Amino acid sequence: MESPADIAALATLARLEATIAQRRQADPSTSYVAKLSARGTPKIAQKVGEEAVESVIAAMADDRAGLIGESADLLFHLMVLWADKGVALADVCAELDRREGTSGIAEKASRPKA
Ligand SMILES: N=c1c2ncn([C@@H]3O[C@H](COP(=O)(O)OP(=O)(O)OP(=O)(O)O)[C@@H](O)[C@H]3O)c2ncn1[C@@H]1O[C@H](COP(=O)(O)O)[C@@H](O)[C@H]1O
Repeated sequence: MESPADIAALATLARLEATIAQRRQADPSTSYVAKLSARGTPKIAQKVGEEAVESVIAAMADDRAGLIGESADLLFHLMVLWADKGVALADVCAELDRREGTSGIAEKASRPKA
């Protein structure tokens, strides 16, 4: 059973997804989403990589506030990348649901040997 905080967090992601979809069509001179989207998949993907590295650096520095800020940047840019590639938040949640209850250790052990 999800807590009210869990429901609010999911609603935040759903609202951001809708905002990104809407802002992709906006004027790139007034919208970062539109400007970044117009630069194409390689630039969006580069930003995701940069924000992931910045998140790791903040974690390794024990910088909790930095980790929260960089994680927000990472999630935002990842969601811009999903929009660019036609992936929905629900698609990613469905994949997480599919994995629920399967230990990562057991899953890895069940992979066919190369
Ligand atoms: N959550 C965010 C968000 N997080 C970070 N950013 C922007 O992401 C950018 C990242 O900064 P960087 O210095 O890394 O990027 P940069 O200098 O443009 O990149 P480079 O070309 O130098 O690589 C900054 O401009 C941040 O303001 C965001 N921009 C927008 N949103 C959300 O998207 C909505 C729509 O935004 P617009 O499309 O700008 O209206 C906003 O209302 C917010 O809800």
